[in-house]
Amino acid sequence: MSESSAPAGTPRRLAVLGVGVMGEALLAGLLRSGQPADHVVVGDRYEARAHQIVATHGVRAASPADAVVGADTVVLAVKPQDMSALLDEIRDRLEPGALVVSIAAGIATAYLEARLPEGTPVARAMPNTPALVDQGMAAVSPGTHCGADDLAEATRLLEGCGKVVTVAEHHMDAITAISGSGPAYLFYVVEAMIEAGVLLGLPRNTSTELVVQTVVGAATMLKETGEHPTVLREQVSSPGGTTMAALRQLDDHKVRAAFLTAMEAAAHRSAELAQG
Ligand SMILES: NC(=O)C1=CN([C@@H]2O[C@H](COP(=O)(O)OP(=O)(O)OC[C@H]3O[C@@H](n4cnc5c(N)ncnc54)[C@H](O)[C@@H]3O)[C@@H](O)[C@H]2O)C=CC1
Ligand SMILES: O=C(O)[C@@H]1CCC=N1
Repeated sequence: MSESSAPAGTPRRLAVLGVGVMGEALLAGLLRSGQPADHVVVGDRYEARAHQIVATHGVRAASPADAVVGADTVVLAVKPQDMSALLDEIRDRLEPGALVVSIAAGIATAYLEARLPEGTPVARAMPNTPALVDQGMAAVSPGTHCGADDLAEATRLLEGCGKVVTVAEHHMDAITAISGSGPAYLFYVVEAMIEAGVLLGLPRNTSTELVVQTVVGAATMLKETGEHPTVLREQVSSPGGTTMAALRQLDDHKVRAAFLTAMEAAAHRSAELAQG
């Protein structure tokens, strides 16, 4: 357990630095799962944003350098490009042994450890935006000084809004490409299907309703039946029918290959972000 940890049973004091889309999603999930608002301080470069978060969630706001004072756990939720400046701001103000959890794409635990006091427990996490509706999928990797209790705390943070897996850090670029960026690919497919409905003459709102419920239904089948997607796809594909006519076009247009190339590009970009 970190030196700065609260005694057992006492809520941990938390600082969330960078309260944009993901910082707020994690914060909201934690509050919903019982983290007391009076044990949370947020810090954001844009004061107006910090004040908006205070008004919405009832937490306190401070500059990042002040927010980390007294914090047992510090969540870093700024863009990778802003990480170096943020670490400079907080390095000398962190409590000894405070756990630092970064959710920034591409930023390795070694990068964080090199810029924080020697021995700081660090965890790297990759959540995704469905955390906003408690359906997040996150992965977490411990750094060099992150003990079992620290990892359990990082996991607790992320479990507030969805599922969490622990992974070796060398998988993080792939995970960023799959589940981190994944919701965007699915929204892109949904957009394309809605457009197709409009092309076929459906009113836009009808097309949207049909596509959204079809995606929800298909996702629920995947989760609840536990069947492989190939089996579920085959159930829809009647011999000589409409579905096969469409799937043949997707194969002819190399859509499967495009998905593989796209996710390779995302993983490469995650690795590039590590270079700064
Ligand atoms: N949006 C997504 O789907 C996901 C994002 N991430 C990661 O989460 C991190 C944040 O992403 P978003 O929330 O989408 O970005 P965002 O742009 O919505 O939020 C970032 C926030 O950080 C603040 N900020 C910038 N520099 C700061 C500093 N020095 N001190 C304090 N606050 C500062 C900005 O004012 C902004 O409010 C990124 O590193 C990204 O890689 C991870 C998983 C999914
Ligand atoms: O696009 C990005 O870089 C971030 C990381 C994963 C999802 N959004």
